[in-house]
Amino acid sequence: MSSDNNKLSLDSIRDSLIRQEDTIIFNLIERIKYPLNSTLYKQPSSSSWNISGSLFHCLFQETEALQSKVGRYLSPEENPFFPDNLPASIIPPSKSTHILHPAAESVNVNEKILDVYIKQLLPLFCTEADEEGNFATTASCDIQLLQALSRRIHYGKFVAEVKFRDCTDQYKPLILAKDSDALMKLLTFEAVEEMVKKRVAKKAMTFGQQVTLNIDDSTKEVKYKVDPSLVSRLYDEWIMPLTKLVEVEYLLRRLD
Ligand SMILES: O=C(O)C(=O)C[C@]1(C(=O)O)C=C[C@@H](O)C=C1
Repeated sequence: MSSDNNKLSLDSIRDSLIRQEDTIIFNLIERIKYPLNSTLYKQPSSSSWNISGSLFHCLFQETEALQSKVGRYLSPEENPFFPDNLPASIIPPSKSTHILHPAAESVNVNEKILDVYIKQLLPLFCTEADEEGNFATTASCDIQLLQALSRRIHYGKFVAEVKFRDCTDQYKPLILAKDSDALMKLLTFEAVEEMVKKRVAKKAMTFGQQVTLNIDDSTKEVKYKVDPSLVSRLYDEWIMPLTKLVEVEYLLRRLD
């Protein structure tokens, strides 16, 4: 994100959302190389694992703590999943100008993202099995994917800021009236959403192809690494609705 406020436009923000689709789809392909590995996300039954929550929870929290020390959460684009007791950054904050309203910091839907991810998305995309030898690798794929999803969804704050600046007269009365439904309607562009769904399915086909040097490839049935229709559904049912939720939550605080 450019720190130059003058360059902020809906087109430039949408360009960033388009680029982030690549990251999400590649990370998804990486994660689903492994089976569900559901043991990772459960409270350990064996007391020989000296941890309080699930193995995944423990690894994710430790990763965030380490990343916080090197300044990850100084960026307005990054939102922690475990914000309580995060260690301070050893790197001072940069002097870049602030694009978002200060209330942006209080908008964080990561708890919802994590819940949906573990309960709905993983079972939808992964085969049901446990591969104990791959628990740590699986968890690091999860963390990469969750952080990419979170960044994309919380980008809704920037989208909302631009929309507010472009159409302040339309947004202001709805914010003052705390009318979430009307805000949701005003910020929704159905034609854009349709394009997003089609584009991500096409990207899933392109990025998820088996690339070989065989000349007779064209006669073979194409098998994708991730089902393109599921990627489209991921955007339709989870990513875009959560982005819009962030937009509404941000706008409701925009005049505080
Ligand atoms: O592009 C926008 O205007 C957005 O608000 C982003 C987004 C999305 O999540 O992709 C969300 C809501 C709109 O209906 C269209 C697209």
